[in-house]
Amino acid sequence: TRSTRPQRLLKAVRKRAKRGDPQSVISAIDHFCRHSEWAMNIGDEKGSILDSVVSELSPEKVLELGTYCGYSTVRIARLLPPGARLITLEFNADYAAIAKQVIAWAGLEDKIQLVEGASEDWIPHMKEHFGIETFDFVFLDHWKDRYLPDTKLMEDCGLLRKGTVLLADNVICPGVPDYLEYVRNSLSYKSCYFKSHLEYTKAEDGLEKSVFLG
Ligand SMILES: Oc1cc(-c2ccc(F)cc2)cc2nccnc12
Ligand SMILES: [Mg+2]
Repeated sequence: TRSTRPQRLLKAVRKRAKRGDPQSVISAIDHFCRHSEWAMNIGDEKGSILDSVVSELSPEKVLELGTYCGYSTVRIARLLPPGARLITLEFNADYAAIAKQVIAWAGLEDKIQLVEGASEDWIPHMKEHFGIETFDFVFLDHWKDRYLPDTKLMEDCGLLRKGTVLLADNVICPGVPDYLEYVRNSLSYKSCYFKSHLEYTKAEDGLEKSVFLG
């Protein structure tokens, strides 16, 4: 039977990237998405903004909502200080299976815990299952109708602390109007918008960075 796009993306990683070299994995996926098939990775343009936010923060505890094929997982993990940990949640089992192999090819499995399941089912159990008190950095890149409820759930579960940074992908395309309205008007957040483009296209998209004020 016909392969899936994530399977073809993984094949391109194995063909073009060097094992243990995260940058070559990132470049191989960007090459695949520009020259073979578009895929919903954050991409190189928005990815550079993600890199600068992560590098400036040097977070110890990171949560990623929405793994897909692991592109942003690798982008973030390659910049983390030794001992830092990234937990990434993926609802789709097929995506999770590919992401696991992409992460392994990059040699970053020691920094990353890939968890399969629904974000709303796992967020209330972060403390007991992973020994996490609070997160330093959260990257939201899953289904757009989950951004706001999951953010409120993280607040209610005490997973955010004064200074925790939330970075949200796709705030223009496909768009998350309810989430934007919330973080931009809530007294509990200081929010700013990084204008960019939808991965591998000329369409407008951007990232919203929101600092939790406690
Ligand atoms: O970065 C993204 C882009 C898109 C997407 C799909 C189709 C379009 F036409 C435009 C944009 C969907 C996404 N879903 C989840 C996480 N990230 C996504
Ligand atoms: Mg996205």
